[in-house]
Amino acid sequence: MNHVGSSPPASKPARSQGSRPAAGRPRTDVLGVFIVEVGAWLTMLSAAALSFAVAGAYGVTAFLAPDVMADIHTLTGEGGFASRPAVLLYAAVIAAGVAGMFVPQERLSARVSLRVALIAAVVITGLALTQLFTVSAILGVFVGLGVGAALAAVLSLVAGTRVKPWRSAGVAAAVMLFASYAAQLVGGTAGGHEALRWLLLVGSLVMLAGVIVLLTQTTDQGVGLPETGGHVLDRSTARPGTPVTFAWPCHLLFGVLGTVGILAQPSVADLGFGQAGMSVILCAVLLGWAVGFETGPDFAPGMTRTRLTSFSLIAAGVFTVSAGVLAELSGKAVLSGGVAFLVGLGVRSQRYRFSRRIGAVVGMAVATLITAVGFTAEIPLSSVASWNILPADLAYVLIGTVAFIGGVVSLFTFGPTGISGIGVDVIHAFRRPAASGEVAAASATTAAGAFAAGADTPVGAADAAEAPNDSVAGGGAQSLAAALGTTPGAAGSVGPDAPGGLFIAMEGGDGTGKSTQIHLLADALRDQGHGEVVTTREPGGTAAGTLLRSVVLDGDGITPRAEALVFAADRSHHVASLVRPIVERGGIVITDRYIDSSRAYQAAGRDLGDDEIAALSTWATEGMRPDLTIILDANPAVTRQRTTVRGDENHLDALDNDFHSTVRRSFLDYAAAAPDRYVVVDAGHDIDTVAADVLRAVEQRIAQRSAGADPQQHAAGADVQQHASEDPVTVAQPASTGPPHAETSPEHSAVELSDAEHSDAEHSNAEDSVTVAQPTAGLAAAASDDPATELRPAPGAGHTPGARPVADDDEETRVVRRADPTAQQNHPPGPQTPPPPPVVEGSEAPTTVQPAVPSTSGAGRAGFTPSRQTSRERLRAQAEIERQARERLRAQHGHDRRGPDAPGRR
Ligand SMILES: Nc1ncnc2c1ncn2[C@@H]1O[C@H](COP(=O)(O)OP(=O)(O)O)[C@@H](O)[C@H]1O
Ligand SMILES: Cc1cn([C@H]2C[C@H](O)[C@@H](COP(=O)(O)OP(=O)(O)O)O2)c(=O)[nH]c1=O
Repeated sequence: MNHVGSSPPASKPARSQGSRPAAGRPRTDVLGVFIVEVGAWLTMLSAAALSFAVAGAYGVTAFLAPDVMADIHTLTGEGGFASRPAVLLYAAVIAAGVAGMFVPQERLSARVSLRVALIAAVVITGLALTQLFTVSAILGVFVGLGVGAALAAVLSLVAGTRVKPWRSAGVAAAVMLFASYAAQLVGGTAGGHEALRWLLLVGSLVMLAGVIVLLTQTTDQGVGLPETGGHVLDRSTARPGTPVTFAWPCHLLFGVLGTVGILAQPSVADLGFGQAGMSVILCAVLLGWAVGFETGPDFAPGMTRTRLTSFSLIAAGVFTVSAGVLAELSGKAVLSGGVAFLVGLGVRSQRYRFSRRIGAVVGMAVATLITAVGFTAEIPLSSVASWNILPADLAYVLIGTVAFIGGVVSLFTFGPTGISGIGVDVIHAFRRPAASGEVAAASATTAAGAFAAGADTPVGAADAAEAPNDSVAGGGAQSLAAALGTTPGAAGSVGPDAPGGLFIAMEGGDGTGKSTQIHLLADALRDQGHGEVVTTREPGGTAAGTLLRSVVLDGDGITPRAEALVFAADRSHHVASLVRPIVERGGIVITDRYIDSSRAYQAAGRDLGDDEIAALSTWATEGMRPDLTIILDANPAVTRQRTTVRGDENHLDALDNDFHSTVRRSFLDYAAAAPDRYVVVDAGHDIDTVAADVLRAVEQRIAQRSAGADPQQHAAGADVQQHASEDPVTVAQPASTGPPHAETSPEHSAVELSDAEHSDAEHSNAEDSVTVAQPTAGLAAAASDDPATELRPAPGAGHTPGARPVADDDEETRVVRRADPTAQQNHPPGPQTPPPPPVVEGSEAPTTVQPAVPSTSGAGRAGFTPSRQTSRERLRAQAEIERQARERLRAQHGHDRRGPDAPGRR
């Protein structure tokens, strides 16, 4: 397994995991794909419209002379046009074409794909030529099948082509509009139908040409196929979206889009507008969708995204009903375009964890069925006016009503906040949420600065409180950059590659799923638009590390101390050559194991001193600590099964259950000791559930920063958080942020995303807590029960809340005060006067090293490490750490002469 992989640069769209082409596929040019898509849309639309017309006028099986086309319009206008077979055939052609989109892409090899596409394009062209001489409804279905096959084949070559289908569909609809209007100008209203046969032929030829382009531009080199689609969530100046597991309002929205799309043909036929009318509505729909989708990220920037989706659904419902009531072409077109705009807006607000095709296809199917019923009625409105309900109108009205009701329901139920905070959402809907970046930037300087920023910016910290979940979600690039506070107030201009990145460590026992999860997490973050996302591992994240890895893991292993040193050596090189440079230039690094593994395996599992192990790694990494450590926690019995199935056990994997239980307990203890920097995820669930929890934890971490409450500044953990929570700016309390039931509930915590998260309280407090992860009662108790992990506030800790530059943090963590038992006596613990720190600060920081260097900037604060030092001081402090670490190791070595077989080595 290769753990080191960097995402493409920000300019290139990120590729989703599912659509990644298999290695060895030939390179193709997207132009060919685009031409094929345009041809396919033109072919499918004209074939569907032709089948509609022929089946409605002459029946499903009729093969007619081409000159009867002119009669069709007459039949439509004068009666005798059967809408049921017409609609069914029309839907059948589209269904046959769309079916190709459901063919799993990865199944086809490039060579087979292109051959299938070529054959399909030739067959379609043949069928289109046939239609020039004998028009038929049923032939259209075969055309649809061919289009589906060709599309499936071609789309399997290039990822992302379906991301923005309105582009190719829009070109096709525009050609259709132009051609059918021209035909109607020349040949009267019936001329539109005449144009269909020619459009079908043109479409199939364009498609054939596209396939030929693909064939000629295929080479055998490279696997990095370009995408034609932009990344779906690559920018946003609005508040971030909420990760929702079941985006049912989005399905409904796409259902409505499918409805207005498919009803274009029958409704213009019902109203006798002529064939060009269908293209007018279609163009309006595609245009509306494009505009909605593109403006979605920036639209109503102060509104929570789930709310925007709900409002979009309500408005789409109203527009759809209105389109059914209005018997006038331009009005229908405008309303249909409006519906599509709302769909684009509403779905773009949410994460793409759902299939757009499913909603659209179900919407089309339902609309078709309703229309096929052929219901007509006349409802008198007044003595002079009546509402003539035609079959398509009924579909508009019924589906629109369902959408409206769904929208209202979703206002109350969709998204973690439900109805709460709606007032703020509505009032601040069109105000930009610049505050998150500003608060973060301001708070990086002083608490007072942060306070001022928060007070001035109601749509930031205050909104975070009102609608925590959307803030928590951290919608991609902006939130990370804003979170880091590196570009004050420039929320809109902050990109994924803003300086200062994120360092995430994935920890846990063997087989808990770390490798699996870091790849899923990396893909998810890339999908959100984060530019550089690198996955790596320890040991063996670098070339030198690979050698060190084999030293320590291959064979029967080495002595425990040598093992600890080699792991530290690997880590040192890993951080200096890979992790730190990437994080410093704004990337995200996710490492499979870090210092806590050494503490758990070498210190806890092997009875080496935790202090020494931690000091060694702190020295080795120059104090580089993760912004977030995710502990994947699972029963060793379960993980043992997984590693056995995986079949590449090393000598550590093979150690007994006691060892693995100790390791597991250690990880949990570390998390309990610093709940602000750890998240424990229950890894006993299925992969997707664990992945969702992991992603949520990372998003919460990003959002914590963006809200200006950087827990990294709260050095001493839970108690300090308690103090920090009194700060109105740095901490948006869950009490004020979530639904009433979620208020500071001790059972739910951002620390533990396990069973509680998967209970029926789906939108638990863990999701609701915006900026500060409250310690659970259990974890807090565990922390205080365990003297080794007892948490005390460091005097002065939390004085500089908010985002912090990575370098500053490094300085702080490099030099951490040792526990001083005498000091503790001098300052007995008590609620008012918490004792000085007995050191424990989390995983990497609990070094016992005391710097002998006098501090300048922090001199006035006894027991608190200066956050800024001159470089000379830093060097001296570091040298002192190094010296003490060596001394301790030497001293320890004198006492501990146990060999590999001694009792300490299990
Ligand atoms: N949540 C899960 N449920 C079931 N099997 C899993 C889960 N996560 C991972 N696995 C499987 O367990 C094995 C070990 O996973 P891996 O990611 O390699 O673990 P680690 O890196 O923590 O040792 C793999 O075969 C993987 O497919
Ligand atoms: C990073 C690190 C790993 N280890 C151990 C834990 C694992 O058993 C082994 C790494 O093996 P690896 O196969 O990479 O881990 P996993 O089985 O989780 O995929 O090294 C330490 O003992 N100390 C450390 O500091």
